[in-house]
Amino acid sequence: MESEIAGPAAAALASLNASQIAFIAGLPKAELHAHLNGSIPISELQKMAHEYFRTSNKSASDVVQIGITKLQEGVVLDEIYDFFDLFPAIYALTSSPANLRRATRAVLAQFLDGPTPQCAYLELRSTPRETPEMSKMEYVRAVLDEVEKYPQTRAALIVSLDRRMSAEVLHECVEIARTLKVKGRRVVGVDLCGDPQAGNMDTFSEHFAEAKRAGLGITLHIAETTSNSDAETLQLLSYAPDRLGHATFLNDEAKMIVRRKKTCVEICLSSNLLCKTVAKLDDHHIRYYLRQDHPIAICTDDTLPFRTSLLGEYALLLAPKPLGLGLSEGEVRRIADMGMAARFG
Ligand SMILES: CNc1ncnc2c1ncn2[C@@H]1O[C@H](COP(=O)(O)O)[C@@H](O)[C@H]1O
Repeated sequence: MESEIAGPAAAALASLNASQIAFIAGLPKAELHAHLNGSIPISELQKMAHEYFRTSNKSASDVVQIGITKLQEGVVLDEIYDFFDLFPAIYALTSSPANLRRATRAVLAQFLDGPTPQCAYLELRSTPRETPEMSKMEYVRAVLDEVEKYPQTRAALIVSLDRRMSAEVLHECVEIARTLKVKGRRVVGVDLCGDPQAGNMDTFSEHFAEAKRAGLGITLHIAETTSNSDAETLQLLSYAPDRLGHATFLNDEAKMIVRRKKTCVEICLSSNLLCKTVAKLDDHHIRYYLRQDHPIAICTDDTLPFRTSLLGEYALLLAPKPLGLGLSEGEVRRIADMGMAARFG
C-alpha cells in the first residue's frame, strides 16, 4: 500500500530510516477517522469502473471516467469545497450491494491485513445511502457483514450523518444505528460529516441526544473551515461529543470547553494540508494540543484522494522538520496510545 502514497506523507516517510519506519509500523495504532467511500484503494475502484463501463450509458460512464482519472493522477484542490465533487463518481461504483461489499472488504484489508497492518484497530465510518438497489438499512448491514468478519478487537462501524440530511432522514439513520446496536451488531457510534458549509445545525440536537441515549459514541466534524461560525461550533459542542473531527478553527471559548472535557481530537494532517485549511505542518493545530498534552488520534480521513496511509500520517509526526513535526519516538508512542484509548468499541 505504501507505494500508492504521495505528497506530504510520502515525503515524510521517505525521509525516515529503516529503524524509524519499523518503529512506527510496530506501534499499536487505532484508525478512528476513515470514511469508507474515501478510502477505497484506486486499484479496486479501477476494476469496478471497467465493469461499470460495460453496462452503463455514455454520460454515466463519462462522470465515472473523469472522477477516476482525477483520483489516479492525484487530486489537487483549490479549496476544501472542491473535495466533495469527487464523490459522485465513487458513489456510482459503490451503489450495488455487491460492489459496496467489495469496496468495504478492500478498505478493511488495506488497514487490517498483511504481516504489518496499518493499524491494530479500525473504526470505519460510512453514510447510509439509499440506491436503486438497496435501502439505507441494507447499506449499513452490508458494510457491517464485512466489518464483523474481523474480531471485535480489530474493527467496528460508525454511522455517519451528513450535514445535508433532512430531519426525517437523520431520524431514520440514527434509528438504523440504534436498532442494529440493540441486535448486537457492531455499530459503535455516529458521526456528523459532509460539506462543512451545508446544513443548519439547529435541527441536529435531538438526533445526537437519541444516539447518546442508545449508548452510541458521538464524533462530530467541527470547525473544519473558517466559514464554520463560532456559534455553530459552540452549538455542536453542546451536543456533548465524545470526539471531534479536525477542530481546526476553534476559538478560545471552544478550546477551553474541549480541554476541560478532554474531548479527543481526530487529527488528519495530510487531509488538512491538501484541502488547504492548514497552510503548512508548522501551523497545524496539532501543535496546540501537543503542548496541552490533550488527547488526540492520528487518522487518515480519506486515503484515496489524499493518497496517504496511517503509516504515512505517523511518518509526518516523526520526520524531521520541515517534512514532519520532528517529534521523538517517545512522543509518537504516547500519541499512538492516546488514539487507542479513544476507541468507541
Ligand atoms: C475532507 N474532510 C471531510 N469533511 C467532511 N466530510 C467528509 C470529509 N471526508 C469525507 N467526508 C464525508 O464522507 C463521505 C464519503 O464517505 P461515505 O460515503 O460516508 O462512506 C463524503 O461524501 C463526505 O460526506
